[in-house]
Amino acid sequence: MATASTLPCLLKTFFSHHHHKLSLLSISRHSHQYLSTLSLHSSSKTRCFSSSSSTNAPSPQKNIIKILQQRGLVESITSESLQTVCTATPLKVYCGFDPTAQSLHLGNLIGLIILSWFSRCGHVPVALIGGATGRVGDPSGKTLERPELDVKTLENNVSCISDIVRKILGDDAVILNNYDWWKDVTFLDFLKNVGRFARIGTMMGKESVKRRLEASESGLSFTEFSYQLLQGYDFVHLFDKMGVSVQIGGSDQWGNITAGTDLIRKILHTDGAYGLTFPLLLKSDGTKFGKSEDGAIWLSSSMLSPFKFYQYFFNVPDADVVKFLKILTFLSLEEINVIEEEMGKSGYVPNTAQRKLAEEVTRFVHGQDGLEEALKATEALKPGAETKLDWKTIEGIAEDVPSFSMKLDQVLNYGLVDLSVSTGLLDSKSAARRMLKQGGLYLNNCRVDSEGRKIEVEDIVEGKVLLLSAGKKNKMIVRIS
Ligand SMILES: Nc1ncnc2c1ncn2[C@@H]1O[C@H](COP(=O)(O)OP(=O)(O)OP(=O)(O)O)[C@@H](O)[C@H]1O
Ligand SMILES: N[C@@H](Cc1ccc(O)cc1)C(=O)O
Repeated sequence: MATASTLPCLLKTFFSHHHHKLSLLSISRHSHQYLSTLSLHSSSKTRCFSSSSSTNAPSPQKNIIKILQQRGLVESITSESLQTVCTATPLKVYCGFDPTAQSLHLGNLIGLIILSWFSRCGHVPVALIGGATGRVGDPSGKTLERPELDVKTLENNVSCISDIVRKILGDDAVILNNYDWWKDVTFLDFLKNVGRFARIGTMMGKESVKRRLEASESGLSFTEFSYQLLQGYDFVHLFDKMGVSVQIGGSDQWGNITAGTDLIRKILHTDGAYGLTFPLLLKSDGTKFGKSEDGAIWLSSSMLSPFKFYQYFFNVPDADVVKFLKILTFLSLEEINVIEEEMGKSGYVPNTAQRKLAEEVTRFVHGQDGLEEALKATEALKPGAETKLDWKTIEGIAEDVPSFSMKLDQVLNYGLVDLSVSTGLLDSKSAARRMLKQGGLYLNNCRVDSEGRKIEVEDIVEGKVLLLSAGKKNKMIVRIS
C-alpha cells in the first residue's frame, strides 16, 4: 500500500490542499480496503493543484447547478443537496472520456462545457481519459460489443484526446489517465476490494445491461458487464485520493455514475459524493452525436477543419439555434434572449444568430486563431469574395472544392482560359471567354480582365496552390505537384 510519503507531488498537493473532510484521514481509516497495488503515479499530463483550489479559495457564490439547469444542461442529479454544497465550498468535478477514437466529438463537448462552467464558478475541473476503461469497453448505449482496440492505437488516442482537452480547458483543468491506477491491480485484488461490495442484482438492473440482454442475441460479455465497476471504482479512487466529489456524464452514464456513488457509500461510508447527468445531444434523426457514428463533428482540427466546424454551426436550423446557444456557449441568458427577440423581428438578417453561435463555439474549441482561419475560409468561399488568399485558407476549404494536380512547368505561362478548361472548371474555351467577359472569372479571388492572362510564378500561393473561380459558386483548387 502506498503511503502519503511515497506519493508524487500531485497527490501530496491534493492531500495538503483539498478541503474534503475525508482526505488523509480516510486513507488511514480505510487503507485495508484499498487495492494494494494501486499505482499512484500521475501521468506526465497531470498537474499539481494550484493554491486557487486550496482551502483558502473563496467559496463559490454562484449556484452552478441552477446555472446549468437554466441552460438545459441537467438531466438528473443524485441528490438535491448538491445545490447547497456547491455554493458552500469549491468542489472537484470529473468527467471521463474513453479513448475509442483519436478525437472527441460534439457530443463530448457538452461534458467539457460543463467542466468549464464549474471552473468559471470557482470549482476545479478534472478530465479523466479512460486508458484502462477504453480497453474494456462501456456497454452503455451500445447494442453490440465494442471492437477491441490495439494498445498502440489506444495510447495514441489517449495522447490526442489529452491534447484536445488541454487546449480547450486550458491549464485550469487536471487531466488524468485511469490506466495509471489500474495497470498494476490484480484480478484477486479487484475481487477482494471492489467485487465484494458490488451486488449482482444491482449490476443486472443497470439500463446498459438490461438493454443488451434484451436487445442483442449475443448478450454481454463478462468484460463489458464489469465495466460499471471500473468506472465506479474510479470515482472511489478520485474521491478518496483527490477529493473529487462530483462526477458528471451524459444521461447514458447514469448507471456507471451511481455505481460509483454506491461504492463510495459502501467502501468509504459517506454520502458526500454526487453525480450529475446532462441530456444527450441528438441529431435531427433522433440518434446521438457520437464518435462511432457517421459524420461525426470532430473537435480535432486534423479530423475536421475549423472552417467545416464553423460551417456546421452556421447552418444549424433556426428552430435549434437558441437551444444550441444556451447549451454550447457561455453567453448570458439575457444576451441569448435579445438574439431570440431579434430573430422574430422583420428586419432580421438571416443567420445572424447562427453566426454568433458558430463564432462562440469555434473560438471555444479552436481558439481565436482557429476562428480566424474559419472566418477567412468562409469569406474566401463566399460568392465573388475578394479575400487575399494564403495557403492555409485554401487548405481550409479544400475538402469542399474539387482539386486538380499539375506540375509547375506545365502551369507556368499557361493561359487562364486554357487552364479553366483543362482543369475541368469550365466545359469549353468559349464558355471560359464568356465568363471572363462577364467579369466572372477569378484567379485567387482577383477578377481576371484579359483573355491573354497567363499564370506567373507569383500567382502560385506559397508555391503550392492556385484557386480558380468561375461565377459565384464554381471553384477549383489547382495543386502544384
Ligand atoms: N451526443 C452526446 N450528447 C451528450 N453527451 C454525450 C454524447 N455522446 C457522448 N456523450 C458523453 O461524453 C462522455 C464520453 O463518452 P464516450 O467516450 O463514450 O463517447 P461516445 O461518443 O459515447 O463514444 P462511442 O460513440 O464510442 O460510444 C460521456 O459522458 C457521454 O455521455
Ligand atoms: N464510461 C464513460 C467514460 C468514463 C470512463 C471512466 C470513468 O471513470 C468515467 C467515465 C464513457 O464511455 O462515456
